[in-house]
Amino acid sequence: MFDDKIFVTEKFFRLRICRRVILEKLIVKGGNRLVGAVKTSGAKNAVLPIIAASILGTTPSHLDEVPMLEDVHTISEVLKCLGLAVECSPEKNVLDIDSTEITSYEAPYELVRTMRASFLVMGPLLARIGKARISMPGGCAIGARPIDIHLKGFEALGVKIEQGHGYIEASAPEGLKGTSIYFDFPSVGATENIMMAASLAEGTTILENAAEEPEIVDLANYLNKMGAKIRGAGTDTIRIEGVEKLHGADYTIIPDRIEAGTYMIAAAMTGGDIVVENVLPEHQKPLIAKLREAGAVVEEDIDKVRVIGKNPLKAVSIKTLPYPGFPTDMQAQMMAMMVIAEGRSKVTETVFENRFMHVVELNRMGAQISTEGRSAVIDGPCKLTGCDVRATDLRAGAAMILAGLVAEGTTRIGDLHHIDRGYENIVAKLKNLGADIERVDVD
Ligand SMILES: CC(=O)N[C@H]1[C@@H](OP(=O)(O)OP(=O)(O)OC[C@H]2O[C@@H](n3ccc(=O)[nH]c3=O)[C@H](O)[C@@H]2O)O[C@H](CO)[C@@H](O)[C@@H]1O
Ligand SMILES: C=C(OP(=O)(O)O)C(=O)O
Repeated sequence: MFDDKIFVTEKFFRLRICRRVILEKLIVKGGNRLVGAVKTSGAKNAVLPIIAASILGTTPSHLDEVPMLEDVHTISEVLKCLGLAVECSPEKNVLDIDSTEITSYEAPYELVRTMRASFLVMGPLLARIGKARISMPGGCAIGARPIDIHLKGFEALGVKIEQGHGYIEASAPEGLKGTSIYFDFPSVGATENIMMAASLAEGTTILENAAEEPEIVDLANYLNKMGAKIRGAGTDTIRIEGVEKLHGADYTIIPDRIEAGTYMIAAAMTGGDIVVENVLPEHQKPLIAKLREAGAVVEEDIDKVRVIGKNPLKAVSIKTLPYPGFPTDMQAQMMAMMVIAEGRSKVTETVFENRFMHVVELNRMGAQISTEGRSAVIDGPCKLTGCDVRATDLRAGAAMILAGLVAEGTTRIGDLHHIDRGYENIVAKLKNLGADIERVDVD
């Protein structure tokens, strides 16, 4: 049995060393049935905006259940660049942020380019000190990912935006003024950025066609604990009454529904029996429905979910949508499952325009997937065989691990920095469930 806490600490510091980057691979030997219990970590997509929101408080914040991930390290570095003190206790999954003083308003290219969520410091900086200079986040493997919806929202609050030399300079010399904003698309990041800015704006802001993801609700709960007045988070209309000042707060991050979902799929694919602990089942509804449709048994409890895999699985089709639709962040993992299911499935990706990089890699392992535009058709069941593959993005990496767990022979997965962005302790967690998986230096 692993001592998880020690492992977390070791891994977190090892990641720092590995920034040099020694070439590492995950070596997965397929065929084991996964059985046992696994605890979900705090949600990456909740903790990142919450860390950014800490900029708004004039006194320190204390965060619990913080997953020790590359992305958490990156956003912490952004805050340090701004002059905040950030102290991390990896063995306790705790982050302490002292936002009493802010000495800079610039988020540099080196950090923003590695993680788009760095752009979430724009709203808090504008609200707290009235200006921000942030490197323009580029696209990434899954799409162009523009920030026009964020910028339109800021402009509506009275922000002046200038772009040049790869940076966005924003200022609000006369302060932020509350208003009504209708988002063209329920963008998660734009909803978060504008909600944070509007918390300290003069007057009331109403966001319509806002994103409804659980991570938005978690951010709103944190902001309210800091003294904000936000109502309606989790619906498409959010009402924010601006206040004069926010203070720091103690807060516990919600469980990561995507990490939990990945282990649920691992149970279904390996014909296993896994209890995924620290889960909010209401956040997993779209996945649970599809797992049941595929023939897996899913038992829901208050804060855990048990998944029992049945062979063979049946083909099911999915269409990704904003919450409460099927999450795009589970699409690659679901596709890996469909490869071994009986029949033809269709996956339609409506959120990102280019989120099928894993198809080529799955096909290298023996899958039969064809794509046309935003749809992929999967003909199963296919016998997967281990080979060298790449984690082309975070969830594609998770899909490779899942495929490796059921493939014949050995799968060697490269480009692990993507997986490190979003899965805390994944090797130890899978080993505890009976997987044959190792992380090795190959150079
Ligand atoms: C750190 C974090 O929480 N990341 C999540 C967040 O990303 P993120 O906040 O970037 O996702 P958005 O909801 O903003 O993006 C969804 C779609 O809207 C487009 N768009 C977005 C903003 C904008 O100004 N203009 C525009 O066109 C994007 O290119 C994309 O096609 O939500 C995504 C959708 O659930 C998830 O996949 C990501 O894991
Ligand atoms: C796409 C993702 O994250 P990000 O928005 O941080 O790239 C993800 O978590 O799958």
